[in-house]
Amino acid sequence: MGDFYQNGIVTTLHNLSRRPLEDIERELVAFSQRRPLALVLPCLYSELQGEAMPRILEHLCKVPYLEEIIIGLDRADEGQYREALHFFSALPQRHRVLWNDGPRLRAIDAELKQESLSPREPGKGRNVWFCLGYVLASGACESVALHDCDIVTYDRELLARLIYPVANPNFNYEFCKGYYARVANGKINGRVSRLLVTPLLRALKKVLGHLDFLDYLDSYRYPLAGEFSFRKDVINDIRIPSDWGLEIGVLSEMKRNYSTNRLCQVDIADVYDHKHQDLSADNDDAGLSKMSIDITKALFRKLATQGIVFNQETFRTIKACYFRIALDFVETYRNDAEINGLALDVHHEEQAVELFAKNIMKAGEYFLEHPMEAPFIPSWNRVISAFPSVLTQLYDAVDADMREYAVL
Ligand SMILES: O=C(O)[C@H](O)COP(=O)(O)O
Repeated sequence: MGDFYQNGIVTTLHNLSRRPLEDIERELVAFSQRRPLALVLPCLYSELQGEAMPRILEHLCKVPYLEEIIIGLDRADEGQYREALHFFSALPQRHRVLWNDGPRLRAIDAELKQESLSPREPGKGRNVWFCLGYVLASGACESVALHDCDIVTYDRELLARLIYPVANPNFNYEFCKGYYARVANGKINGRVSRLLVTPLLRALKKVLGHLDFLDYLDSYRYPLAGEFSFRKDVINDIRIPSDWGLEIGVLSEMKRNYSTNRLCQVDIADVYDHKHQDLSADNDDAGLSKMSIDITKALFRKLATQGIVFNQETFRTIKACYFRIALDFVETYRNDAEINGLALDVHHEEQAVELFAKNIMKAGEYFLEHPMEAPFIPSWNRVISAFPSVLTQLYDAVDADMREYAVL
């Protein structure tokens, strides 16, 4: 059991009592009468064959309070889409599988492209964006949870705790972010979160001085968690990055759109493990290397929108400051691992820090060289204003796909 410390600007909802799941679910069933609940799953076809997704499906089949499950399926051809429909047909809840690469959704995408309103890059951000559009189109639910599809330690308690803060009608939260200890198999994981995001935020505070925005981001215990929940109206007015900047982008948009007492974070799991990507130190376009560049770019861009002026010298100072702070964190985590009898490879940790330091410079250079580039996907508000029938088209296209390709 953890402590009850409130460490930052947003409320933290802890796990203080190990409340039985059945108890929470009973409440959620009652809440769902007033606020129908949905789940969004951004998913790659390849994940259906991994070890996580079959387990997730098994757990979801037992969830008694969901009105609708919306699955965004990426990188699937026709046969794979059919297979996915078959896979998800086990769900007892109403569910819809968005075939993002199928001809119908591609046609909608092409139409949006004419007005430069479609996501430019493929990726999780794009997938999530289409799913959120579907939530609006369906209009069936009031509150929505979203989680990754590579969680190998999945338990349906994670979903119950994640959605609770936006499901309970007595609470006033618009948005809730999940957090957990990413510790598994005797190891402390979460390299980008621990070794890039937190030390970089601390370095930015030192170099740029006090900024509410930085304190705000720093108060999330796991800013990169792919698990969050929100009220439906949040969707209309967010501009999210299509790349790995998605999580930081969503947090930034919440701060811009809401007062911080409408935002919270919740402890969703004692253990959490997922598919680990390679560091990919030699390839800016892969693995944690790409992730660190995308995240850092998203941070710089958001800071620029707050009036911060960057130049080469600022980036050099940020990098130097980051490097020192990150190395101190390696020591902190080594000790935390040791007292807990966990493993932590100091050499690998420092290799990651060296790569992230380089990537901070790369992200900075990229930012300076591409002043007009912003990989943010337009808000649904804007898209609807340009294409008033887009939600109906999306809704009908998904229905038509499911009818045409379902294996009956
Ligand atoms: O959250 C993170 O830091 C990244 O997703 C990397 O996680 P990992 O080190 O657990 O693979």
